[in-house]
Amino acid sequence: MHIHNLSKTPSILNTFISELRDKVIQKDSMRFRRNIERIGEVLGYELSKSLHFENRNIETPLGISSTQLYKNEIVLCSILRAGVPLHNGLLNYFDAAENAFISAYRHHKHNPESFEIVVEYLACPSLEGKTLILADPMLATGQSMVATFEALKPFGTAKEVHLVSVIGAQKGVDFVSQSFSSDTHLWIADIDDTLNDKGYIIPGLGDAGDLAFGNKLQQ
Ligand SMILES: O=P(O)(O)OC[C@H]1O[C@H](OP(=O)(O)OP(=O)(O)O)[C@H](O)[C@@H]1O
Ligand SMILES: O=c1cc[nH]c(=O)[nH]1
Ligand SMILES: [Mg+2]
Repeated sequence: MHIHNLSKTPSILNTFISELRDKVIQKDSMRFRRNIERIGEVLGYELSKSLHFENRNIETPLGISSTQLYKNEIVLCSILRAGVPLHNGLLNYFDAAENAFISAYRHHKHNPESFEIVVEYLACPSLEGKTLILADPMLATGQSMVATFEALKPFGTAKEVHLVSVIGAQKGVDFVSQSFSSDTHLWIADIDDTLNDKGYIIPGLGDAGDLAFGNKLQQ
């Protein structure tokens, strides 16, 4: 897997990430969602450099401008709920993309430490020969990414796969590296060292879905 950890090069992205992490600033849910969206825009811009380009002539009112435009057919898929603001950020840039949504949540069957990933809702166009961008802001154990990719398989084989995430735990990054093919790209804003026994990223930022959209009752 090609891992692009954008925090390795300090940039304005660090400002957005630190606001997501900051326990006071993150309480402003509108700013929290907007920061995830802004990070989606930055990650989308970086990802765009790896797309395939072709020469195109654009007619201006005064002449012809020759340029290179990407030719990939993009399907943007995000994992509900926390994926929604990241999806919006990516879609701001890849505005011609087709869209897919999939739900994945942790179901704690026996105790808070053990869970399985339940995939329920899935709406997806054909993926055959297309460029799939699979987005989820948190890559903790990596199980949601792997389970959703598995659930997308009946929709066709994408030619290229890009995973987009905001904060990952090293363990989850290692898990997706082993589970996806070696030509998959991971675009991630930062990677933390630790995962606690409840599967939360440490230091991380807390629960991204709750911070973006409010607490939910456990079912
Ligand atoms: O890498 P994993 O260990 O699978 O964990 C990551 C998942 O956990 C979070 O979702 P959550 O279950 O909290 O659902 P939510 O988006 O509805 O809050 C997050 O948005 C990812 O989907
Ligand atoms: O740290 C984590 C792990 C999973 N999901 C989150 O929202 N945060
Ligand atoms: Mg959550």
